[in-house]
Amino acid sequence: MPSAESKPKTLYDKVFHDHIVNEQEDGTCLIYIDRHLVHEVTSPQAFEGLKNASRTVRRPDCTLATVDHNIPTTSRKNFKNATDFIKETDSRLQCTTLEENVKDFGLTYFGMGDKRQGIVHIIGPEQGFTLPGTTVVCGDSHTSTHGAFGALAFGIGTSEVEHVLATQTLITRRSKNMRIQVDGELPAGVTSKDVVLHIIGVIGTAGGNGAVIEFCGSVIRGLSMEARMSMCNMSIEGGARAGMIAPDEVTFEYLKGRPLAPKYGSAEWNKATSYWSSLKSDAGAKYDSEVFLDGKDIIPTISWGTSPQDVIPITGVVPGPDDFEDENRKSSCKRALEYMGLVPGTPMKDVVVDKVFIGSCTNARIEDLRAAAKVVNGRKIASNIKRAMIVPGSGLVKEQAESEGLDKIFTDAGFEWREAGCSMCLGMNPDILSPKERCASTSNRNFEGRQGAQGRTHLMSPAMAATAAIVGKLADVREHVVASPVLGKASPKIDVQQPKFESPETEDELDRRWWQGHRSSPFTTLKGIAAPLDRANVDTDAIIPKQFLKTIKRTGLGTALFYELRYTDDKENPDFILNQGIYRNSKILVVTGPNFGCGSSREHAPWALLDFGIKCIIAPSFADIFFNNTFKNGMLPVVVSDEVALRKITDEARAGREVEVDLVNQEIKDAEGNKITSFEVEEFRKHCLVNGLDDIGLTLQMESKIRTFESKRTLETPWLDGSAYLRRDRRGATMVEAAPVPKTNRGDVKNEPLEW
Ligand SMILES: CC(C)[C@H](C(=O)O)[C@@H](O)C(=O)O
Ligand code: SF4
Repeated sequence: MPSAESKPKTLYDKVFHDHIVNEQEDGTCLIYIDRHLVHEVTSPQAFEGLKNASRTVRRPDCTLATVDHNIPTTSRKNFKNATDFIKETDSRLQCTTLEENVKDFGLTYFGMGDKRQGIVHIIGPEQGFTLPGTTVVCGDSHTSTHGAFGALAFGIGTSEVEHVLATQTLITRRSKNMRIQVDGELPAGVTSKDVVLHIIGVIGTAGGNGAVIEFCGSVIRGLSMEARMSMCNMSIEGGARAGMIAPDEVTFEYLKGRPLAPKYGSAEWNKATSYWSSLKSDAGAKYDSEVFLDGKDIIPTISWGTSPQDVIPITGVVPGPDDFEDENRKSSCKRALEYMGLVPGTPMKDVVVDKVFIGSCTNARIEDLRAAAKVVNGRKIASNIKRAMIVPGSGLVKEQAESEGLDKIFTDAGFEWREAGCSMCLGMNPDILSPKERCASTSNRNFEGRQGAQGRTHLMSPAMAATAAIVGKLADVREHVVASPVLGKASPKIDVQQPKFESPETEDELDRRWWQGHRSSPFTTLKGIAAPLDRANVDTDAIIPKQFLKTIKRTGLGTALFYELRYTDDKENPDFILNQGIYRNSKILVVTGPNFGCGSSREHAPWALLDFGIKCIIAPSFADIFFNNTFKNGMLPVVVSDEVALRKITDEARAGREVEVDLVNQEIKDAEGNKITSFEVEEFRKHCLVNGLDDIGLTLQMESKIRTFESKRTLETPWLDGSAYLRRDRRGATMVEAAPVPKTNRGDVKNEPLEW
């Protein structure tokens, strides 16, 4: 579908343009979604919403589901079903709820008995489900991974998951274009993970806010698809909506023979590759911002702090607050050093490690395992390493690695060889760090508590993590030194309880009413106590930690809001603002630092705020997915970037006086009704909030436009209608028939678990 307009376009402009179903005057667009990946954490409330409204899934043939976050990574030799296998009650419930939903809605599902099961962002590309020029979404922030194919791929919240399931479209707006060009060549020992960590260090975690990053330049062209995926994966850590790389021969080569890609050599393949080849930014295309880097300046890079922007070359020393000019960065550095147990000036290579985790959607592909095995081969992990885990990204990666003998290299060295899943990347399953344990990790986030309450994460490449395992300290892969430092001590694990209701019926009903109440109650003006929060880059792991994501409901999360900040040893921390007097009843949160809500797409973050009683957040800037998610819950995020105005509002909040947010007139006022400042809000979003409108209902009124788009799509890109095991019978515009998935399971046909 080459674009018709003549103005030079970026890759992003082209893919976005080719998916517009409808565009409103204020720039709000309804775009068609080609590929929807679904996992157990962010989908239960979405399916429940469909059921409550008697809606179906519009395109089961474009939807692929798996379990990844909650599942144990222990051996599945005796696996029969999820119910018996998953010991933790709430994790089990989330997985079995997904299994019921895929059956009820006729979706293709890779369960734990299927070797194609794995982390969503690993299996999509592996199966050829992810294709160039497509729009790809998932209720997961690292959906940006799929942009490596020249797809427009981004994370969405649970309300948007429901919207896509019901309509196969999303309401969105155009993002800005950002170009990051890395030219030259990478020195030996430097990988795409080092490149992306370096980039985030340069642009910061808010650097890409509001933008889609296009990675280009000779270094990028020279990367394999897997290495490109690691980079796009982490574009969300740079605050971007998505990351993209123009498809080329490397892309086509990767796609040849994938089960869901057009058949190699067929007329469809030729048509597809000719369209895909057109997906490059035109000469003269305009970018809103550009960053140019030289590959030769990048050396193996690791994180030292609690944000992915806290990075340093392995040859460096732990920085101190004086190394930063910005006040926000000075204070977050102080806090990060304390949390990480690090002293400024310490050489990074002197930092002793307790655990090593090689896995996650950033780095658990076959090339990652090969790179780690190359370092480990013939060696033993250092005696101070309490645990070193290799968690392949999918059953197929695991199988491939075993066929190459990599598992043996790892186990001989003392590593654990696990089954596929997210594992210790965020520790929703039993794989977690104990408090104060330090981990060399190939994952993507080092937020406080990310891998376990009070756990300390250092992000790095697989080769660097493998080197750390051998050396027992953070180490430079280029040196390969073997040493054996002393053993550390583990601290106790913190157990957290989910709120419980008396009976499931009451729970369902309360949850439904709570949700409907918020989603449909009009937001016109809100007056109340505003709590001041002096922080920058507040991530959604801090707003609501992972242990609370296991609920299949929306209610009851208020008590867990800002859990790590609000409680110490399970007791209220009197220093935290929401534990103090009138602020316990805050309706508004005033954040003084930028980039509120960065990181994960978990809609649990706005649900927790809402359940606490906070309906409006005022901040200098927001991370994109969080910003979107608030609107879907009848909440209002207000951007106040003017420092003077923000200070005035914060002063009112600190004085304990009420603040009024008047959405109708777009003004913030003090308790007496005097205007402090005005603010911007997109017309369509305001309209929906003020009238308490449900997006899905509105989109369904566009049925004929969606059908027209689908007919055009079938004509121009026929390979996007479910192919191979995703093929469905078509009845009108709604694809309803579920086709059984051909069995490629673990061999024992009789005992194979049923996949749909
Ligand atoms: C659980 C999910 C919502 C979350 C995400 O959006 O990224 C998770 O994958 C993460 O990495 O924090
Ligand atoms: S970032 Fe971690 S938790 Fe999130 S999808 Fe990737 S592997 Fe899973």
